Amino acid sequence: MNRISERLYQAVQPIWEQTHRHPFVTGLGDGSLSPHTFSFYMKQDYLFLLEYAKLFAIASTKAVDLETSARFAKLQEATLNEEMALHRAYAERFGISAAELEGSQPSFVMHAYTSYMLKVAYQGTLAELVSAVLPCMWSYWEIGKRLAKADGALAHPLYGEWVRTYSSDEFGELAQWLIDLLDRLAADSSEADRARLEQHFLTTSKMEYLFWEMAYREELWPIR
Ligand SMILES: Cc1ncc(C[n+]2csc(CCO)c2C)c(N)n1
Repeated sequence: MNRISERLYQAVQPIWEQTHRHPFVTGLGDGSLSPHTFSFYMKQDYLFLLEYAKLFAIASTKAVDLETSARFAKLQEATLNEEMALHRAYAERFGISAAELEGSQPSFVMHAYTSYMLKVAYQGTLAELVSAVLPCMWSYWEIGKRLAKADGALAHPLYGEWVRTYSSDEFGELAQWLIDLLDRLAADSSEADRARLEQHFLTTSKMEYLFWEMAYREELWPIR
């Protein structure tokens, strides 16, 4: 099969390499990241996940077969009740309540990134939706695997859990399922359709980078 994922992976390498070198990401690995900056990230990520979960719901309605539709429905449930619970537990350690998390002021980048994905989800095909949401999963898996190799990263008292979550086999299987799904959905696509999928993938890979940058700078909006 002609795997579009291989083409997408090649296309985003320059962006993903910059992401691996970003001080927020390297700081998670070597423990040098400030806890205040991490808690800023957690608050924005909580808002991000609330929107991201909606993408799974839309994907579930766009899927044709039972297995795919059910898997997306389950993912929505798991994001809201498991992944976000992990954030709530993390936040508690920083003295941030669940209400404070949900009431955080959305940053420009969080807003722009989720709005872009939601637009693609509402207007595009299921393949377009998956191509837009995939960098979120795939790049986290790549980051998790790389950080897991750094000395002491997995055992770090504050950031170890983050590294363990995203380098886990369980998370890898989820990312791989989404990669394989996109390959199947795009198997018979025209070049014009493939180019559109690549454009979404590139755009949200850049948004992922900008999300790290926003968190690192603790920047809500670039203008007041
Ligand atoms: C900015 C940002 N990008 C990616 C992820 C990772 N992520 C988002 S949803 C999801 C799976 C849901 O169960 C995963 C792994 C994140 N947390 N925050």
